[in-house]
Amino acid sequence: MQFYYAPLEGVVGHVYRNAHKANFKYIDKYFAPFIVSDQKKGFSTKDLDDILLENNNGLILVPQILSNNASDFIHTAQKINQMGYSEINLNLGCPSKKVVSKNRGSGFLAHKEALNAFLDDVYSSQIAQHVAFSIKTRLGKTHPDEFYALIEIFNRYPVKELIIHPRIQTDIYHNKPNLKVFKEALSLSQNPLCYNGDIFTVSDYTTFTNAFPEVKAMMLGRGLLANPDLVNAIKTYSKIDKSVLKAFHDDIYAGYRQSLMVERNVLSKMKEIWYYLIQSFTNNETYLKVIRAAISFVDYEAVVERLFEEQEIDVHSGYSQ
Ligand SMILES: Cc1cc2nc3c(=O)[nH]c(=O)nc-3n(C[C@H](O)[C@H](O)[C@H](O)COP(=O)(O)O)c2cc1C
Repeated sequence: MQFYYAPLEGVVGHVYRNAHKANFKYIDKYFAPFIVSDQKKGFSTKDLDDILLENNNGLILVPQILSNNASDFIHTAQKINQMGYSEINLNLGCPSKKVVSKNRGSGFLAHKEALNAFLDDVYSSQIAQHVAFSIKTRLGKTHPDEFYALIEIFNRYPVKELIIHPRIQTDIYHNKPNLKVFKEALSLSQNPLCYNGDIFTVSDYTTFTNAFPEVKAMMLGRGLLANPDLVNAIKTYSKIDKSVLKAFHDDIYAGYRQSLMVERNVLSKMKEIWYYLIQSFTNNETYLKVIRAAISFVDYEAVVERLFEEQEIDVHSGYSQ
């Protein structure tokens, strides 16, 4: 199985990725959060910083573009290619209202003719000779049956990999991934498939691979945020080492202190990470409240020290909603 770290906008930027790569093994590829293609505005400094090769110390990174405009997409893809990337992912999965209302992300799935024309332009453009395009998609916007028309469209193009999160836009992250339609996708797709969705524990992984032994690639998001060593646990049944988790935390914290500097901004980033990471610890509830209430580095460091000293890794940990 190939394991990919999912794109997680606002949480997993280059500081987090580098810390992850330095402390944990077995991620075959990291996907960067989406960049909105816009020829006029170009890249924001934040977007550019996140994918600069020198900010991603030797890890394999796939930048992602959010777009419904082929000419903007091609322009952005050219710039990303010039930065040294030869694989780019198209985001057809984002369910957020702001994105969907502009017919982007999973909103684009409802406009099948336009989507086909977009892919036609992209795959027949000059840049497609230099860059392999993969696609991250949901099953549809309002009904999972939309997928049958979508897969016919995707099959017309040499998609490097079709990453399927088998929910529809209106699910956001509610309900369960639709494994019935995913199973059909496996026989219908002419392109390689990757599965994404709700693999939070070793047991989730085992159940999934027993049902789908033919799947060769899997993308993990929230499961890795809660247990950054999840892939090692899957491969070797080992429990995360508390000292390694501490080193990982310290790397992220030092990275944000260096890049963001302003106390409030650094703490807000760390609080976002703890929303998930706290689930690796026993008796974690009171600590999360104190972490969230921290308004200075001193308060923050004190509670984190206490957490690592007083609590153990929860062997049953895994992301839970
Ligand atoms: C906070 C957050 C940010 C996300 N940002 C992106 C993004 O930038 N691009 C994208 O394709 N998906 C994004 N996703 C979706 C994830 O990549 C992934 O598809 C989703 O979390 C389901 O996988 P999981 O069940 O393993 O978490 C985001 C999800 C979350 C929770």
